[in-house]
Amino acid sequence: MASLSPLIDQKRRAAEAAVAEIEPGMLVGLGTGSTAAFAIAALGRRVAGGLAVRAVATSLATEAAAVAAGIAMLDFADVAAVDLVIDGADEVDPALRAIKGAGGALLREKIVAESAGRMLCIIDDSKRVSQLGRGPLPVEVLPFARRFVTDRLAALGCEPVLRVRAGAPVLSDQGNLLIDCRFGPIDAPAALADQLAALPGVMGHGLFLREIDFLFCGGELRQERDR
Ligand SMILES: O=C[C@H](O)[C@H](O)[C@H](O)COP(=O)(O)O
Repeated sequence: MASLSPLIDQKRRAAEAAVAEIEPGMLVGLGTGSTAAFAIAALGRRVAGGLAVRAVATSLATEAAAVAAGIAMLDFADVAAVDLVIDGADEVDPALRAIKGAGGALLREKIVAESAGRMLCIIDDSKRVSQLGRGPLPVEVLPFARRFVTDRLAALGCEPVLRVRAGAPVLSDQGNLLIDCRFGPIDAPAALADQLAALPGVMGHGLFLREIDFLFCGGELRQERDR
């Protein structure tokens, strides 16, 4: 797997560049996934060096990693807003619209992103796409509504596949199912987001169309959203 190492290095450099934006006293949202893990490690080093910040996690896995890194954590249930959130993505298009959720944390990630003054997205080059839909769009579904929602998702034009690991459905941190929807190229992501949000039983979806403010790819700030 030697060919993967440049991308892993890009993740690390993107994460470190984003963590350099954190200022003393900030309340920081910590994303989930392999790229966010580099950010947690980098923030842990800054905290060990004396930086006073507090953070909230977008998943139980991130919470555990952040505590292990020595970062002071708050329960997001007690928090209305964070100063910034640093998180990865599965796909990002030129307008900084993204698909997230391959790690199953999309719902908490979207809530924390919505609460954030700024969202810093950290990726490697492999995540840049000309159009969203190269891979599946994760949808979080209430188990009670599994069959109903699966049929409605198919009617929207995708191939819905229940996420399974070792023969059992993968559950989100909330105990919900994850359905990965292959739409192919998504021509109208905002309309699709509205359709998904209107489906009872859909608890969240991985389209992040307006949350990202800054994109770090590798060690550089590559792009700031036009507002
Ligand atoms: O649910 C998972 C998240 O949306 C991740 O941020 C996303 O899948 C990117 O993860 P990674 O940095 O491991 O590619």
